[in-house]
Amino acid sequence: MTTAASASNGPVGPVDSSRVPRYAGPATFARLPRLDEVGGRADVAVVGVPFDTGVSYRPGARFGGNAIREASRLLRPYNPAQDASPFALAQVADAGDIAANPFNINEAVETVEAAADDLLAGGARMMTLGGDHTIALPLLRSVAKKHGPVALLHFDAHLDTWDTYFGAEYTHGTPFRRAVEEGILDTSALSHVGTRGPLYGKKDLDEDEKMGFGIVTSADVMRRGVDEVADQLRQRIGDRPLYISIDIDVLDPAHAPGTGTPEAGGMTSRELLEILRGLASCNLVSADVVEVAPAYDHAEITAVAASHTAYELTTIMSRQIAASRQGE
Ligand SMILES: N=C(N)NCCCC(=O)O
Ligand SMILES: [Zn+2]
Ligand SMILES: [Zn+2]
Repeated sequence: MTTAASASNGPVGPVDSSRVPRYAGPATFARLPRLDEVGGRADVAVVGVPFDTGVSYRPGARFGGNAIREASRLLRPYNPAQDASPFALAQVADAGDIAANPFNINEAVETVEAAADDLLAGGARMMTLGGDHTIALPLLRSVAKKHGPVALLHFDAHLDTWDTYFGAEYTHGTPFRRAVEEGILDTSALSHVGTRGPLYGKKDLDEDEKMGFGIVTSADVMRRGVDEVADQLRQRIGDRPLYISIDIDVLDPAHAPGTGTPEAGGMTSRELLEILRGLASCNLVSADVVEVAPAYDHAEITAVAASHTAYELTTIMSRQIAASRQGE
């Protein structure tokens, strides 16, 4: 089996789909090389976290990362929306999965943090494929160790700033409250995008606002339009180091049925991708796409949307890496 096609001196890119059918061979993200095939060094490491012990409703996001990898076989190397070939600008590689204990959330959270520390220490930015949203907490911890408190854009139907579920502190509904408590977020630049749906009470919103979050609801996106929303978010973030966390349930269930806690009235995949492209100038240090649960998916609708989402995020990171190299 032909593996990654190598360009002399440049990054090792994806398997060439004009020579090896794109449905053949192992499913790394975008058919990119594995991290060990590029000497263990990457500018952007795509990593899976097959973990879903933190969910409050339907399980299955532990299979999300591999579903996204499968759907990503169809991605092509040039991204016209950002006028960039992300896999030629920087070394992007698939770092495989973090093996988190499914029977012990606290241990799993520690494992994810330690694995993220290793990848970031090697100089990579992380593009993480979840997994449920619990994993954003250890990923943010690790990123904050490197960059200090980071700006956060959180695309989600839900706030995920609740306190506990059944007394548990680490769940998929609570990562961002923990992160604020731990001082790892820059509370002058926090925003939820795509929020909607029923809450437990008005105090959910009051507490969320006190933590420093701004909210752009999915109805706001519809009314204001993607350009205005992206402009507003860009202004709020400025040049701070930015982490983007994308719960795929930010999309309407018509665009992402394969998820654990679906809510009606969500964004389209086109809106999500366009807002991300509008953030291309931000200093994106790492990102995640979480909550893809393929058992509830149809025709890979959700996994395709998630693979394109990760592709836009990867493109932003690759462009910035190339630009900062030029500036050196
Ligand atoms: N992070 C996600 N997807 N969902 C959080 C929902 C928490 C709840 O069931 O109230
Ligand atoms: Zn959600
Ligand atoms: Zn979430």
